[in-house]
Amino acid sequence: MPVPHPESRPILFIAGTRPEAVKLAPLVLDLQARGVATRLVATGQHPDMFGAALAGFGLKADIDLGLTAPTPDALVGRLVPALADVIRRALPAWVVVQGDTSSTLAGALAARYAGAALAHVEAGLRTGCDDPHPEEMHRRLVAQMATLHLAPTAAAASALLAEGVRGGVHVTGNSGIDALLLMAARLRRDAALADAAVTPFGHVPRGRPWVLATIHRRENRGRRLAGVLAALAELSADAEILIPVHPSPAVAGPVRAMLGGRAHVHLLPPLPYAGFVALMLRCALVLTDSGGVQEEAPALGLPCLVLRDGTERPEGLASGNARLVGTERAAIVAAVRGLLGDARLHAAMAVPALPYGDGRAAAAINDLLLRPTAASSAQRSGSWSGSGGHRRSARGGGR
Ligand SMILES: CC(=O)N[C@@H]1[C@@H](OP(=O)(O)OP(=O)(O)OC[C@H]2O[C@@H](n3ccc(=O)[nH]c3=O)[C@H](O)[C@@H]2O)O[C@H](CO)[C@@H](O)[C@@H]1O
Repeated sequence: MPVPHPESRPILFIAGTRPEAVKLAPLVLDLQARGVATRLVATGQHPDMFGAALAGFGLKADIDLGLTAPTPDALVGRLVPALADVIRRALPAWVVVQGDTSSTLAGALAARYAGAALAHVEAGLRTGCDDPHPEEMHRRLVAQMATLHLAPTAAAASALLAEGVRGGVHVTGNSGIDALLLMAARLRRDAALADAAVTPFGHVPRGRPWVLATIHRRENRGRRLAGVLAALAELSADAEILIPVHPSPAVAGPVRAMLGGRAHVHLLPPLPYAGFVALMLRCALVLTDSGGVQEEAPALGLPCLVLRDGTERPEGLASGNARLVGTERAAIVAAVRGLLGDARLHAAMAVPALPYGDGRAAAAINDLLLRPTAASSAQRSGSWSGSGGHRRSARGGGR
């Protein structure tokens, strides 16, 4: 069978978790609006949350491998041959992976084994240490395999250049901000969607401030999770605490055991993306170990206290929207009380800013994917894209 011309081949996306769905949806929508063929392959890693996040954008996977496994190594081992088979049949112009999950690593390995050109969205995030594990390892490995590196910020691009990666490195902004702005606009103009979005927390009283908390990172399990939960229990004296509980048993078990049934603590199911955005818009601050929430909060002017000792997202710290508070009970309680009790401090952290992108990352990334013969030339190029790849936001996004 003759091999189709590169420009008539589909762009194939591989993803498996909720944040990958959120951050890749804007790319798929933009390509579809341009009439470009896309294939979206779901690995099965987060079966329910992935589909729900995609559905929030009116999207559905074209192929669902439905593969799950109890550990990242087992999942990667199962996914690589299955994904390589899909890629060999689809003959895509590009395989696109996002971020740092097991699905990301497996997709990258499969693309390279199948001989396909590989693009990495949200490339170059680094803590410089082993944590978070396995994410830091995943993203470093993917950087060695990709030939098109879509860095959300200048710092991420610098990290890639310092590692001597092959191919083009481009600063595009983070497509998660595109998703957030798309959803915030939909909530403003679609009253039925906005009403449905708030249903899961419609019962929470409005008299006291609302504090949102999300926690799921592997390295925060055990003793560290217990510190966070003890802080949230104490803070229920000051605020309504809203927690969309991550379904992982290592998280949901301790959360329910320590906080279930406590007055002023509201344990919610994982929210559809529209609901989560609507909730962020109503809260006084967020406590989180999520990467995506660290990016979204500054754009919404939501003060963000990061439940980690370090972060691969220093831009939100520099813009004054986020602070690292770790996972010790006393430090978290002091930080939240300090913010809730000091209107000037709160206002300073609540100035909306766009350090992670201005909502035009998907278009910038797709322009790069669709450059004539980009897939083949990217294999040979070793250059920094310079200003051609830069996007800047009104408040310094993309830098
Ligand atoms: C080490 C690290 O930081 N790795 C990250 C990790 O992702 P994460 O930490 O951001 O993951 P989560 O917190 O699960 O998802 C967040 C998204 O989910 C939305 N949300 C949340 C609660 C809810 O009830 N309903 C929702 O809709 C929320 O608004 C946001 O958009 O892997 C990604 C993929 O590779 C990487 O990009 C990313 O670096």
